[in-house]
Amino acid sequence: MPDRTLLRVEHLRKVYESTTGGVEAIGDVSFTMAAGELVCVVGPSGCGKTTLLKCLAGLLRPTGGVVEMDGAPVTGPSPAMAVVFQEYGRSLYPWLTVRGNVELPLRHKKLSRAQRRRLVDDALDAVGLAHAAPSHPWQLSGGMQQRVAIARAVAYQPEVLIMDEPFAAVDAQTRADLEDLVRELHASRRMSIVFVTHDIDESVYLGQRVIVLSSSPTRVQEDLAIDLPPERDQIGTRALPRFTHLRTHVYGEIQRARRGRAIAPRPAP
Ligand SMILES: Nc1ncnc2c1ncn2[C@@H]1O[C@H](COP(=O)(O)OP(=O)(O)OP(=O)(O)O)[C@@H](O)[C@H]1O
Repeated sequence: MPDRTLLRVEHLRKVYESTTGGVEAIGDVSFTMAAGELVCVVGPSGCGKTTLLKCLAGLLRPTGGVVEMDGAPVTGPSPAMAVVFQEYGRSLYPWLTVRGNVELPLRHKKLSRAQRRRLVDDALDAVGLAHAAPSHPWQLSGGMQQRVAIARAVAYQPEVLIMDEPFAAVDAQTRADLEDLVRELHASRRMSIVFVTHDIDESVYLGQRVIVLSSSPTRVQEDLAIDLPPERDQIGTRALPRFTHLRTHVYGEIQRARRGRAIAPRPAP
């Protein structure tokens, strides 16, 4: 039986109004996502990726169209979603310990202290930071701080985890480790993940699908199934001819989008 549709985006449009006129950040974007999928979103700089994520998470009200979670319209910040941003430094509270940071959003849920403790322990364990629970964020490396932000989202048990360029600010080795952590969380917990990235290779390595957005007025230029084996590793997968083929294809699509020749469909690779 096919997985149920978890997220449905239909004819989404977002115009930012300002005193100098409107900026159409999203023109007309539609796609669906099944429960348990890992979908990456790429596109030219400024094409509206962050705006799209904010609309998905209910942090921004669309100008037109709908976002639905499990068949119900998203009209405000939804407890079914957790967001991890690039700026981990600003998303963690320096005066709280790692445990305190991970536990904080759980205080809004009706849980006993023992349940909260179990969820926090489990999430810290999942990201390899059980030993750091009593530390403060400023005592940790950038990569570890981003793991804390991910642990916080995992402990919250969202229906969808939304990630906006979460690894843009860490070094290459840490980034590779965090990519594998995301794949591991997806595989072992069947988490549904929407992952925005600038990095074409990262999108192909991580995703089951890569959605390529056009430049403004933003639409879905391509929705590409990534037919790489589900067991992926940083060396072997990236060395596959199919990986090179897919990343070259996505790169070409983004170049086409940047030149403004979006949308005209091309055959799948
Ligand atoms: N609050 C705002 N008010 C007015 N315009 C905005 C606002 N936020 C974003 N924009 C504009 O909307 C468009 C899309 O911005 P957005 O940040 O969503 O793109 P992006 O694809 O995430 O960018 P990048 O690739 O640089 O991270 C841009 O033209 C941007 O200048």
